[in-house]
Amino acid sequence: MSISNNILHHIENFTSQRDKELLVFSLLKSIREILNPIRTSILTLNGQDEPTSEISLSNGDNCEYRYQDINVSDSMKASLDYINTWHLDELMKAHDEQYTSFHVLQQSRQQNQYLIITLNNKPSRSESYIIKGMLSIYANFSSLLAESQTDELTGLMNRKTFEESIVKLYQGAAFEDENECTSNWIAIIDLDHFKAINDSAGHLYGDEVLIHVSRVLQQTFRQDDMLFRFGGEEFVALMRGLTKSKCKALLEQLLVNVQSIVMNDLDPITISAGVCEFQKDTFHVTLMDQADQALYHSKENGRNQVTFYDDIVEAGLAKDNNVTHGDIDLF
Ligand SMILES: Nc1nc2c(ncn2[C@@H]2O[C@H](COP(=O)(O)OP(=O)(O)OP(=O)(O)O)[C@@H](O)[C@H]2O)c(=O)[nH]1
Repeated sequence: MSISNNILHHIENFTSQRDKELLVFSLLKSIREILNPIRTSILTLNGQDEPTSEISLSNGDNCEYRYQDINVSDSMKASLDYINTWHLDELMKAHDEQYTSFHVLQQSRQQNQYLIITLNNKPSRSESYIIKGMLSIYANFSSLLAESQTDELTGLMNRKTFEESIVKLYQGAAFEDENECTSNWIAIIDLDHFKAINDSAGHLYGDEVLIHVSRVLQQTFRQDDMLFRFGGEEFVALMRGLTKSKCKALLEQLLVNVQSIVMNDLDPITISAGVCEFQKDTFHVTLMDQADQALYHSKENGRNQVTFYDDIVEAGLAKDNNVTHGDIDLF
């Protein structure tokens, strides 16, 4: 294939992706085909410069996703610090007859993301030029994709993205529990008496409340918890690798943080939550129904509280809801 056809092929591949992870995979794969690197990865650091994820591609087509125990060597850290100090877009380092190039993919107060490519040979000028072009296309396309996945009012991920994400959790390793003592959790979080807020203060003021609550959700949950606006005043959180008591503590902290939102002339805002454990062998519609039953319990018992589905099962208050994969069409 000629170079121009090859590039067109990569661009075609990028722009056919409708999923952020597949877009990242497509970028890593394109780079591998163009540069034949030893290793290529995308490293994400949170606002405190702690690594939160690493997606890497070495041999074969298997992408490795890491959310814990991510190794950032001192020399890598020094290179990233140098990039940030001098506001560079990229940096090339030679070491032990290898070349490592660092490229900034995203920089914000909440997170920094870098593409890191390790090569045996220094890339030629034309190869560097092609990679630069690829990264521009990637950046443009990923911001378009992010827009389509985001709820306009709150900036959280939207319901469509929730549906895509939860289906993916069944297929991929991204939500695989690495520790026997911890689990993954789904929480439905719903504002209490929100209709009364709308009725008394107006719909625009209600929107303002939704924006404040979304901010508190983002501040309270951990960097790699996934947050969605599910519908009007309903949010969903997907949490990875927590014991039940830690999950409970996180949600109880959320109750406190939401109550401390100050809005003129409004009584303290409260939320109710229902939580269930994510289990790969249980259909997601069943899981959502479990979380919903737990939420209903929170609402019926005075609101401003968190209920776990397994607790209402133990108390004999849950309905049997086991929907099988054959009963409902997958979106
Ligand atoms: N301002 C605003 N209101 C919305 C939006 N989406 C849904 N709502 C309103 O949210 C309210 C939800 O009311 P209900 O389902 O009765 O729930 P609630 O009043 O919170 O009562 P409980 O959930 O039982 O505590 C309705 O008044 C909707 O019109 C939105 O985007 N903005």
